[in-house]
Parts: sequence; structure tokens; C-alpha cells
Amino acid sequence: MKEKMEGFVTAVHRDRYEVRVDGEDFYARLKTGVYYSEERAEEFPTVGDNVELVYNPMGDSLIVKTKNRTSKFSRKDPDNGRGEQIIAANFDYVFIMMSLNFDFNLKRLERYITVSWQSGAQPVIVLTKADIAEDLEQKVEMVSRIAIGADIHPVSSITGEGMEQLKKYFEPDKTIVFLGSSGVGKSTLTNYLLGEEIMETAGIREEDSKGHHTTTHRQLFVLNNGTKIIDTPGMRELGMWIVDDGMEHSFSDITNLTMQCKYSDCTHRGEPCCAVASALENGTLTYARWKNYLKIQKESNFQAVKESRSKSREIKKTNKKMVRNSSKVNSRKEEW
Ligand SMILES: Nc1nc2c(ncn2[C@@H]2O[C@H](COP(=O)(O)OP(=O)(O)OP(=O)(O)O)[C@@H](O)[C@H]2O)c(=O)[nH]1
Ligand SMILES: [Zn+2]
Repeated sequence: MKEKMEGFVTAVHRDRYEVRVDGEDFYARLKTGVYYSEERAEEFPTVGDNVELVYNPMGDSLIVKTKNRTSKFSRKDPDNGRGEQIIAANFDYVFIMMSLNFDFNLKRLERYITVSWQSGAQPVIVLTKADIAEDLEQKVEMVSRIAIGADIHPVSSITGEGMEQLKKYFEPDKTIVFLGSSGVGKSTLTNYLLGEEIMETAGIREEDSKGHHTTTHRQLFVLNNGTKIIDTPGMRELGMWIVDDGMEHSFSDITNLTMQCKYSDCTHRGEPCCAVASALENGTLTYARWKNYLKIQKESNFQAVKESRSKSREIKKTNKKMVRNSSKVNSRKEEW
């Protein structure tokens, strides 16, 4: 008898998945007929995905369905037929972790915030190593100017500062994904919270005793209270993120300004009555933020142009007229 089960993916290996079903872990593989058939509709599962699988008592179970996602991090992947690689799925909060010492970088933070809004989850800014921060207040103030709509928590895993406020995110049934450079203190923070025995997992203890980082093997772990944490190495590479819609959130101050320009097609390059120019002049918008906005936007436009090009190639085969229109749109975008 084939038994169908539902679970979520806790780790992705080369061609094998770890799936947790009712607190028990199973190894599983993709069912070829579903995932590799010509007309397949199933998305490859990633860490955090809810999947259906058919239990196999003799070996690896078979994943037969990837359920719809509530949120996702995706990266451009030219090698993948879909042009997109999903790195994590179904999380509620993105802990954007940045240390308050040498790792502190507002430009990168603006990027992190953008990809977080894009993901569909709520960004939470966690500024680590508050104990060794210079100019703490000043830095928090700088962050608050760019982190529109996100809570900011300066914390220290050494002194415990700020930890109390973080606990509210660690609720049963919530999933938190960690986003941040190597060395910002993700493992230390997790262990700190574990040490307080709010939550712990066997998986973590196991790896700690070997002296390994908690992040080397398990990519999703479940705390005792039911909170899920996703910490995958894939989250560390920031390049090639898909950011299009996220910009409206993360740069909502600039989006609002551009709507106040006199001309609706203002390019903000010297037209009269340009709200962006005035804001730059009176200092309500910094040049650094404006430049970073343009840079991120340019990258995402570039991607949009590339995508519509490859789409138009597909269409070309069947409909030449549509291609003409689509290349018109492309050339307008490129002029920008
Ligand atoms: N002073 C201070 N040092 C910290 C704090 N948190 C972490 N560290 C130190 O920063 C270093 C890196 O911490 P990790 O927790 O390993 O960083 P990580 O983000 O997990 O790094 P990866 O696993 O490589 O992604 C270690 O030497 C920690 O002791 C903190 O709050 N204050
Ligand atoms: Zn303008």
C-alpha cells in the first residue's frame, strides 16, 4: 500500500531531500514522472517547502507535490530552465542580521531590505554585537532612516542586550529565516537563545558537540516550542537576487518623491520642479541612498529586459507581430 504523507523540507542535498513529517525525518527523492516530465508543472522543492510524499518503507520516499508558497527568496539562475532558483520558502520573518562593527554597511542593508520585502515576508533588522559597537545610537539612527516599515533591534549575545525583544518573533508555527554575512553572529545568537532554554533541538546539540557550525548541515531546524529557523548557505550570496517589487517598499520614500515631480515622465536629471532634485538639495534624501536606488533599479531593469528578450524569442516562433511590439518596449527600457 502506498501511503501519502505531508511534510516540509528541512535540507536539500544534491539529489536528495530531508523531509520532516509529524516530527520524524525522512529521506526523499523527486518523483521523476512529476518533476521531470515535459509538461511538468511542479516546482522543485526548496528548504521550507511543504510537500506531499509517498512513503517508501524500503528506502527514500518519493516527493510528488510542492505546495504553494506563502513567501520565497529567489535568485536569478541562467542555468535553470526557469531562470530562477528558489533558496528558501514559507517563512514569516526575515532576520536581516548585520553586525554593528566592521560589517556595518548601509548600502548592503538597503539591498537586504529590498529582497526581504520582495520575498513576501516581514523584515526585522537585527543589529548584532552591540557590546562592541562604536557610535551605537548614531548607527541605529542611520538604519532607522533607511529601514522604513521594519523593526530594528540592537542586540548582543555577550551581554544579552535586546534579546528579550527578539523573543516575540519566536512563536510556534512561525518561521524565521536568517539573512546576513558570515560572521555576523547568527550561530551565536541561536545558541544564546537556546541556552536560555526557550527552545532547543537535538540537531543543534549534535553538531555543536563536534565543534561544527550549526549551519553546515541542517538548513532548517525546529525549536522545541515549534518555531522554525532557516539558515542556509545560499542566503549568504547576495548577487543576482530578484528585487523588482521589493523596491517599492524598501525605497517607498523615493517612490513617493517621484510621484511629486511636475512631469509624470520626469527622469530626475535636471527637469524643472523635480521633487527628487529638491530632496537631494535640502538633504531629506541623501545622495548615497539615491545612488544605491538607481544601482539596484538598473540591475533589476536589466534583468527585466533580458527576460522579455528571451520571452520574445519564444513568441517569435509563432507570432511575429507580437515580437515587434515587445522589442519596442525593450528599446524604451534600454534608453532609460
Ligand atoms: N562581541 C561580540 N561578539 C560576537 C557576538 N555574537 C557573535 N560574536 C562573535 O562573532 C564571531 C562569529 O559569530 P558566529 O555566530 O559564528 O557567526 P555566524 O553568522 O553564525 O557565521 P557563519 O556561521 O559563518 O555564517 C564569533 O567569534 C562570535 O564569538 C556578540 O554579540 N558580541
Ligand atoms: Zn523628478
